[in-house]
This record gives sequence, C-alpha cells and structure tokens, in this order.
Amino acid sequence: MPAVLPAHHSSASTLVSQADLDILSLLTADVPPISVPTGTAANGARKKANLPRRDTAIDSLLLSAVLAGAGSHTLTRHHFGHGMAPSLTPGAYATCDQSRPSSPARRTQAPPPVKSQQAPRSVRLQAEQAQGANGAPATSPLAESSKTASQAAAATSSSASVSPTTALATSRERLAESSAPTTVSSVSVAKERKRRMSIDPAPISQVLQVASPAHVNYYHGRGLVLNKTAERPQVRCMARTRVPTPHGDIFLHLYHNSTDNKEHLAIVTDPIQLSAEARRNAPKGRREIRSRSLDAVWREGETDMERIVRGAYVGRLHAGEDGQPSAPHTAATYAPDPDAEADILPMVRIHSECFTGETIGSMRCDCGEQLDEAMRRIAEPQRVPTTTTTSTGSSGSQDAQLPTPEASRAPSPGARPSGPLVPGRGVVIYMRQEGRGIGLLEKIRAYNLQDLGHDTVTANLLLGHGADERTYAVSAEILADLGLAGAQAVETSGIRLLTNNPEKVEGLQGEGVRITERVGMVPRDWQCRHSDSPRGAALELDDDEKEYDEWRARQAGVGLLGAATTRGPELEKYLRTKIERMGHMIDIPESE
Ligand SMILES: Nc1nc2c(ncn2[C@@H]2O[C@H](COP(=O)(O)OP(=O)(O)OP(=O)(O)O)[C@@H](O)[C@H]2O)c(=O)[nH]1
Repeated sequence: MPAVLPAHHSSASTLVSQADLDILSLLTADVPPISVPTGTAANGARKKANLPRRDTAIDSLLLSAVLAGAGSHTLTRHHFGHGMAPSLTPGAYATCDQSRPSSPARRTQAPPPVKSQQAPRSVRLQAEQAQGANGAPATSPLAESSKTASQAAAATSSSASVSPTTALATSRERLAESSAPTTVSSVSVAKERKRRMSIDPAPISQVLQVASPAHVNYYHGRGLVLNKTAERPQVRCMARTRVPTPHGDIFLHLYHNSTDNKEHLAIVTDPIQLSAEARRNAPKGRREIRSRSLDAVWREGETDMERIVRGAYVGRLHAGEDGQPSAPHTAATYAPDPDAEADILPMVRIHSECFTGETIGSMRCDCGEQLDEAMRRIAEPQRVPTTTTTSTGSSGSQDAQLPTPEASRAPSPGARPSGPLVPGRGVVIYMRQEGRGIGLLEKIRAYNLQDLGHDTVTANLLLGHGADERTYAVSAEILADLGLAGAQAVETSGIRLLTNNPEKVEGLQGEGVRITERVGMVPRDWQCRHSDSPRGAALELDDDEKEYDEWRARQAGVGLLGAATTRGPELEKYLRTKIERMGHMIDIPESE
C-alpha cells in the first residue's frame, strides 16, 4: 500500500526519517500468512486460532510514533493526561503527580524522569504463559475474572444449544462468581446486594417524593404551570447542596423558571456559611448569599427532613452519631445590619454553557478555563477597597448609580484595594444557553462553517441565527432571588461583574441589576504573555517556565480534561461505595 502523503508536501522526503519509514512499512505490511485454524466448535463454527494480534508486535512502535509528534500540535495535553508522554515532560501530567515543580526562579535541577514500573510486554507474556502452564492462580482478581470469563465463553461456545444471550448471562454469572470474596454462590451474593440496595426508610421516601417530585419541572411540569403570562420570568430554587471543588466548597443551586424549560444553576461561594473561622475573618455584618425561594416555607407542615433534603438549612450538614442527619436550624436572616463593616461586593459571573469547552476540553474556546477562573477569582481572599462606598447596609436609588453603557465597557477605576484581606464571595450563574443561545446542534454546525474559514459570528449568521441570542432576564431574577439584585436586594451597593462582554453588562443593567464594577478576565495563556506581567516580560518562555506555568494552570483545574488529579475524602467515599455497594471491579489500594 502506498504511503498517503499530501501531494503538495514537497519537502516530505527531508522530513521523513528512516525510523518513520520503518514504522510505516510495519503498519502497512501485508499480514503474515495465517496458519490454518485448528478445528471447529461443536456448533459448527470455526474456532478462532490462537493468533497473535496484528498490532502486538508494534504497539511500542505506535507509541513511539505518537511521541515522535512532540512539539507538533498532534500531541495534545490529553496525551499527557493519559500518561502517554511521561518522558517528554517528566511527571507533568502523570496521574499520580502530586509534586509541585519548583518555580523556575528557585529550580536547581530537573526532576528525575518518570520510569515505568511495568516489565516489558515480552517478559510479562512469558510469565503469564509459565503461570498458565503451572496452573497457578492469577494474581489479581481482575485477571482471574477475565480468565474465568473467557473460560465461560469457551464453555458456552462449545454448546450448540446455548443462545448468545444465555451465554452472555452465564459468562456474567461466572464473572460475578469469580469476583465474590467468599465461597457463597454468586447468585445469592448478587441477590443479597440487590436487596440491600433497595432498603430505604419507606415513610421518608414517600413523604419526600410527594413533597417535591423530582420528575416535575416546577413551572413546566404536569399541572403545575404557574403564572406563565407574567411579564417578568419567575424563578424558583428547587434544591441546593454543598460541593467540594478545587476552589473550596461551594453551594450549587438548581433553578426552575417560567420562561424556558431549562435547569439553570447558581454556583455560590460563601465561606461564612461553612465555617465559624471564615465568619470570624469576614467583616462584621456580612450576610449570607441565600435563595429566598428555597428558604421559603413550601407547604404547611413541611418537615425538617424535607427542608434538609432540598437544602433549605442553615450551616453545614453532618451525619449525627445515630446516623441521622443534623443541621443547625436557626432561621436564615436577610435583614441588614446597621453596624456592618465595609466589605467587598459580591463578585458575579454570568456564564453560558459550553459542552465542548467545559466537558471535552475543546480548545476552540476558553469556556472551560473561564468557568474555572471565575470560581477561583470569586473564592480568593480579596482586599476591601477603602475609598468607594462598600457598606452592605447603604441604601439609595439604584438607577441614579448605574454606570453608563460607555463606562461599563472599561474596567471601573474603583479604588485601590488597600483595606483588610477578607474571604471572597460571589456567584457564578451557569445559564444553559449553549452556543450563545443557539444550542449545541447549531454550534456544532457552526464549527463546520468555521473550519471552512468563517469566524464565529459569520458562522452563526450563515445558519440564520444572531451573533448572540442570549437574554439576561432569568439571570437577573436568579440574582434577585439570591439577594444580589432587584428591589429586595440586601447588597444595595451592587455587584462586581466578571466579564469582558459589554452586551452582558448592558443586558443585566437593562434588567435592573446594579453593576458597580466590571472585572475583566484575561485568558491564562495571555496572562503569561502580557507585557505588564513580570513573567510575561519575556514573551518567549523557556521550557522550565512553561512547565511551571502549565503546572500552575493544572493546579487551578484548567478545563476538566488534562486538569489536576481529583482527590479528597469525598472522592474516596464515592469510589468505595462503587466498589462495596455496586460491585465495581477495582481493588481499593493497599495504603487505604
Ligand atoms: N455559536 C457559537 N458559540 C460559541 C462558540 N464558542 C463558544 N461558544 C459559546 O459561547 C458562550 C461563551 O460565553 P461566555 O462564557 O458567557 O463568554 P462571553 O460571552 O464571551 O463573555 P465573557 O463574559 O467576557 O466571557 C457559550 O455558550 C459557548 O457555548 C462558537 O464558536 N460559536
């Protein structure tokens, strides 16, 4: 087969080395003649001979081929994420990397290269064969499981009367049997497991399901449409919960609304709700960012358990000693404190959903990074400005103090923050306005137009959409529900909006949100290159600097793929439950 090279690639001969050609010929060589299959199964099917896979001899070469692309854009950070390039950036994306590369300024020597702990494949194959010959048991339960599964498959394939479905079921049963820790039969273990998982305190579950049925959208669900004709959209926080993140614990709020049938989210960073220490460190009189609609009484006679399950509690939940949940039941207060000390204003970002950027790490946009950066900036401790009005208790006409649209295009001059350092607070409103409101399907089609050379705006227009179809009424109502905007705002001094987009500023102002300051967002990659930045003074970063910057970005959790390793006690518990309650086939590490 001829090698496929672009016709215009005139310098191909100078770029392709002998090693590349060797790999190419291995990949394209005819498959060596196959020896005649050794027999037929009882059902008449030809038994597959125990032939080596065509790629077994070259898998290391394939890896080399991937690695040979280092420096070109064909090697992405995701290859590092999968441990495919440990030798290029030692430890950089290795999944167990907890070490912090020293800052280039302090670095004295490069860390040692990461070495594989695994024996070469040929050695492992020999060992496996020897083990098989001795009849010795496989060492890992997984290996044992796969062996038994293949034995089961072999047994079923030799029986002409067994249907494929039965064969699969039998193989699964044997698989389960092989991984059962005791001698109890696999079937009874499976039944016992199922029975245990279905144990649920019936009275509580019945009450909760009636009180807030999860399958019904509050405004759009069956028979529950409320006031759809109202001019302003209505929003209601349906549930809230604490989530640990790389930037500290946040409270995730899920909203229903009367305008669209989407579940928008509010990611609230408010450390005073989580610990007494954070409350002590915060200025006196700081009020919690809480949802009014969630905290309201939803029905006469609602129970503590109902409120706890939907998240309408104050403080932090802990498991009680008797296994029952407990939470402080002090009522949430929204009243302004006349003695409130000067404080920072809540920082807010209105973020639009981007599946590609946030979930699969697309590098067509910086949406994943922006979401992460917004959460980081909101959570980081900040200094209280000393020369602007920051009292949370101040009052006055909102309209009189709205910045003009022109002013909103530039970062507010504000005051140089020189006051005390206080815990950050704020919210990311995560709007399900994928593709700037055109939806994922249309965004994917727009990408194809972009590949033809059109920019993002023209691609939208060619598809018959506006450049940006987002609206901000629902976001404004969510901010109002959280006490950060609207007539009932406790934060009458306004919010600081994290955005570079003037339409967002104007859109929110048009909905009555008071924006006192616009805080710009510089892409992380550009932060390094910015001439004001000490690190960016030299536009060309050397390798050490690049490695250090990449490490910093990963620690911050850039995007999701290729980001820092997820760890923590809650993850441990999650994994354990999968193993212990759901039969996941993975060993808990010995150190545990
Ligand atoms: N139509 C379209 N949408 C895109 C494209 N790339 C990203 N998006 C969407 O653009 C939106 C990103 O918006 P935001 O994160 O709110 O950012 P922004 O409007 O650029 O403004 P900032 O607040 O300054 O970040 C998300 O909904 C993405 O899905 C694209 O190429 N085409």
